[in-house]
Amino acid sequence: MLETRGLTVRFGGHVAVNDVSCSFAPGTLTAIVGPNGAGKTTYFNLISGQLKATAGTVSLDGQPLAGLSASARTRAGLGRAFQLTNLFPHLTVLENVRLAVQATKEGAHRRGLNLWSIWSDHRTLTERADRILADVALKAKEHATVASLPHGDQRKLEVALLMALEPKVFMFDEPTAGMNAAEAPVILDLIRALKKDRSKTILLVEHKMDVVRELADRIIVLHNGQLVADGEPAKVIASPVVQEAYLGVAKEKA
Ligand SMILES: Nc1ncnc2c1ncn2[C@@H]1O[C@H](COP(=O)(O)OP(=O)(O)OP(=O)(O)O)[C@@H](O)[C@H]1O
Repeated sequence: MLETRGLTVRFGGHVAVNDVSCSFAPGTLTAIVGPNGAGKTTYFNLISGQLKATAGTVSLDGQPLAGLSASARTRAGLGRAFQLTNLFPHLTVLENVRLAVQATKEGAHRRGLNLWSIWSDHRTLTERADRILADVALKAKEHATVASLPHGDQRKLEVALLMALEPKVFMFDEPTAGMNAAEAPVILDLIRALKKDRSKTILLVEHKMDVVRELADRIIVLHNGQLVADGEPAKVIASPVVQEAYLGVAKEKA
């Protein structure tokens, strides 16, 4: 279980995330919605460790994450898809995924120079990387360098790296942003496939309400940094606070 308690960050006089307490259970995809500037990405940054909180706590399965760097939080099981920053542009697609798979395997080097073990490790890594590339529909491009890929394929590769790390929590911040109509469904299919694994917690910041409606088991709404609604999607979308604050329905019309 991922939990934030009283999570708060101030930038000067502005409270971008204000006292947000929320728990995210495995087997649930929670969409985080709210108007521009509501604090969604900042909330993600506080959870993943890109930003230090002014107050409050983040914990995963009871382990406090407060003192941990972003990379230590990744090792603890928080997986965040980052836009392109984790990719090695001059390596091939397969090499990128193999490195990510390798990063999750502990201590292969400690077994010493055992050629059989090195060879079988290599084979296992390649097989796992192959499976992931098939899942994200990039197998045909495995020998292309990342720098030569179109934007949509680079975004798919980010998800592949995230899958390779086998996190407990998947965090997606507008995963289809900048993708064309042909590319977006591949990413959405991947998220659908991830949802089938009931041991995973998935957080999704998303502006597209059709995507939210289809994928979310639960919606939380941030507005001016505060958690203003939380619950089952149909109810949250229909609630007056969302109709007014997020969907821009005028009070007199509602
Ligand atoms: N590093 C920072 N320094 C100062 N202000 C910041 C910083 N990061 C975010 N903010 C401010 O905090 C508020 C929340 O921003 P945030 O990007 O989290 O909103 P958002 O809900 O993700 O918006 P969008 O939907 O447009 O991406 C905004 O007013 C933003 O200008």
